[in-house]
Amino acid sequence: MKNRAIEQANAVLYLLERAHYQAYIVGGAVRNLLLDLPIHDVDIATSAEPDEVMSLFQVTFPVGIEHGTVVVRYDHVDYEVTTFRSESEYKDFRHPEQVRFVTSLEKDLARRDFTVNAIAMNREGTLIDPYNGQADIQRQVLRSVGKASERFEEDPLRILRAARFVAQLNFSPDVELKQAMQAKNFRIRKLSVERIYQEMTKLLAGRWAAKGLHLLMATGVFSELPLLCHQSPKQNHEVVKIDYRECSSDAERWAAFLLSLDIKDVKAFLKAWRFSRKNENQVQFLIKQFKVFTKKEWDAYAVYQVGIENVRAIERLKKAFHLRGEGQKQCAEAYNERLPIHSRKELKVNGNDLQQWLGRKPGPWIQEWIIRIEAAVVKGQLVNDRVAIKGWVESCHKQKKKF
Ligand SMILES: Nc1ccn([C@@H]2O[C@H](COP(=O)(O)OP(=O)(O)OP(=O)(O)O)[C@@H](O)[C@H]2O)c(=O)n1
Repeated sequence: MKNRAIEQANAVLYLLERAHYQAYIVGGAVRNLLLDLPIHDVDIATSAEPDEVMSLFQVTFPVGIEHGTVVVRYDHVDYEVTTFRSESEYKDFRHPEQVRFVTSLEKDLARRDFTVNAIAMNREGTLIDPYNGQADIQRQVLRSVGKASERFEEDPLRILRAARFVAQLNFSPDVELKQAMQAKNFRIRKLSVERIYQEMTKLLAGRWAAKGLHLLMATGVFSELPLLCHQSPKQNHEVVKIDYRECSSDAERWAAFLLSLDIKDVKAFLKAWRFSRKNENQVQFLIKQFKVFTKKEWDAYAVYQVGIENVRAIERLKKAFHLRGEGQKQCAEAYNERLPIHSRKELKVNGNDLQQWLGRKPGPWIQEWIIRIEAAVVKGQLVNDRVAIKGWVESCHKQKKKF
């Protein structure tokens, strides 16, 4: 199995081994390699302790040294290198309270969440798989390492991670895992909103998002999510009907999610879930425009005002809701192509011109005139040409024309 990211990481394993430490590639990289999925980052587990790792490599960052993790930058790539550890208690469910370094890889693998994430690979490509993760990959089954309820007690984020892996990998949870999700669903109240948001964002981006959401509902986890406990089960069920694959950004997926739940106070939801200001604005904008343009058709001015990128996003959202066909999108694209201007900056006149022509002092009236001119140009009632616009402005002014 040749893979460039793994080959590059093997150079780091080699340097650790040369210094007489054990070193393995672990976690998501091995899982994705076996599933033939893209590898984003490679995590390494080693018998070397953090200070030993730091002395071996030139560029290191002690990002999680208290948990035994050092980021090693090697050949322009960053690796999380973590000392073999076993942990039991998770303080505030964010980080393990008692990190104990251990000498064996097997003990390190025993602390991991799911069997598919508990496979290690050495530099020769030999897999160390004490929990039969490969067999679970074959069967497409998500199973915990050891007792699921204990794994969830240690870190309730794993409850959401389970649904996220179902959404990303199209796996099914085994009976014990599903039962433990149900039994421990209330534990997710202890998680920080930021962690929940991150995990749910990954879930919604999964190819089988609806399957992951379905699992959250079937196990009662969904209504434990922040601000979702008062939703009616019928309304909740709408979220699984959405085809999130039609969406092409996190903002679109979140907009689809919130629209399907018919959340009344979207702003309060976005604030409580700690969306960044940028994402908050984008999601709110999409929700607002989606509601308008499922009732109204596109015209040139609407396309101009919303912007073609957002028009496309709204049309994707409509598809996610199984609404209307390609027609509306094609109309909007045609309007966009014919638009005489695509932004106010392209107008051939500005505020100074208006002041001169009308002999007036600056004030809010300038903005009002610019909007009128812009609308007339976009709607094709006026040519974007200084002389034409001047004539139009003067004649409107003379007639004291109200707009
Ligand atoms: N709550 C958690 C988080 C992580 N892990 C272990 O740490 C590894 C790395 O975690 P992380 O990078 O968060 O996730 P990945 O499984 O690598 O998946 P992805 O990178 O796709 O998020 C996991 O594979 C798993 O073995 C765990 O046991 N419990």
